[in-house]
Amino acid sequence: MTIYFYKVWQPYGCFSNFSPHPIEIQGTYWPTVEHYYQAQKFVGSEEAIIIPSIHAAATPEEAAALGRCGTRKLRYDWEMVKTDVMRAAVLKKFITHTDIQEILLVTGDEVLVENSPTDYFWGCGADKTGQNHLGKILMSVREEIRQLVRG
Ligand SMILES: Nc1c(N[C@@H]2O[C@H](COP(=O)(O)O)[C@@H](O)[C@H]2O)[nH]c(=O)[nH]c1=O
Repeated sequence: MTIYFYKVWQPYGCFSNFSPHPIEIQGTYWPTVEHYYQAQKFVGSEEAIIIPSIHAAATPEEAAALGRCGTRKLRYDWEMVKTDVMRAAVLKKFITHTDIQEILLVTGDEVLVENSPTDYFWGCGADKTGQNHLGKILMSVREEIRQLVRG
């Protein structure tokens, strides 16, 4: 049966990028995957000055609001790299935190879907026709960790 997730406080909330699981990437600790992902939008761009504020945001919602601010110019290659950026962060999250790694592995081969009513790229959108890239990343991370665990 397909597993739907979205908000942190709902079932499988640990699959949300807003869940409170810090990750370390290239020597920097980020409070959530969402903090890291939003900050990467500005790496090398003329708006890079915003990155410390995103890093210091008190909540992932605040980090997302800063990163989504429509007037700021994103790095030129963002559309090309965003899926790889997200995958690296999600992989790091589930390698670092073995309690939620177990929850991910126990889902077996079930299809995972981010049930966002608004996001048709990362989630499935209101009518379930979205591309579900976050769900796809979680399933591919699940497979990669399974291989690692098997050795
Ligand atoms: N989980 C979750 C959301 N979904 C997340 O939003 C991110 C996409 O951001 P952007 O590329 O800026 O549109 C991505 O991490 C996706 O999983 N959005 C929310 O407002 N609240 C939430 O609880």
